[in-house]
Amino acid sequence: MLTLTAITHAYGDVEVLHGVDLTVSGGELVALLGPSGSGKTTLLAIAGGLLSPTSGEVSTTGRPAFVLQGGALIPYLTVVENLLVRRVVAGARITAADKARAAEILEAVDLGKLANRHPAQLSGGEKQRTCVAQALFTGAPVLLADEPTSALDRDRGRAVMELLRRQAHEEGAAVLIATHDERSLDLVDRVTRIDDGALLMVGAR
Ligand SMILES: Nc1ncnc2c1ncn2[C@@H]1O[C@H](COP(=O)(O)OP(=O)(O)OP(=O)(O)O)[C@@H](O)[C@H]1O
Repeated sequence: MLTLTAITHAYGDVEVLHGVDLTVSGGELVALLGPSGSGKTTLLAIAGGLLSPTSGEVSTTGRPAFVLQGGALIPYLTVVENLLVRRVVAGARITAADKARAAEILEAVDLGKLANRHPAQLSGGEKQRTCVAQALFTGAPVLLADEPTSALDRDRGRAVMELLRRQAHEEGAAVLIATHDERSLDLVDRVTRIDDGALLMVGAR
């Protein structure tokens, strides 16, 4: 569950979010739509604790996992190591079960054959899918994704959306994605529109 209450945010003197209320329940995939500059990335960063709001409250069950725009892969690790390193960052040891799960997720995002490549040897779309796989691998109860399908063609974009949807529906994660991409909106449970820092419409698809 992710709850944002009366969130405002200003960069210097310029307020870009003007009191946003948004709840994403566990088991729900919600799309945040809005034109460039409307505040989507800012809202996601606040939801994920990367940025403090100027005012308002953020409440999440557990630590959110992020799929970042452009990705944040470690260049000297392979694709599969980029997943497994999340366990190390979380202070755990890598087990055989972790390796099996990483392999399964990479198969699901169609990267099974590329597991031992380094990020520099991937296309933009393959990097994007690696970032999605990383976030899925964390098993976090709240998943935030900034433009997760932006570098992908229609079919790959849908495949990524289907994975995010499955994470919500089968694993009970609360999943919030910021997107310009209206091609896969039939897969989301709910659409929220933001324009000029305020939510315009929240409702069923
Ligand atoms: N670090 C910053 N300092 C000052 N202004 C910023 C900063 N980051 C973003 N902004 C401004 O805040 C507003 C919202 O930006 P944000 O990146 O949240 O929008 P967005 O909806 O995610 O846009 P896009 O779809 O283009 O990624 C924009 O007007 C942007 O110029």
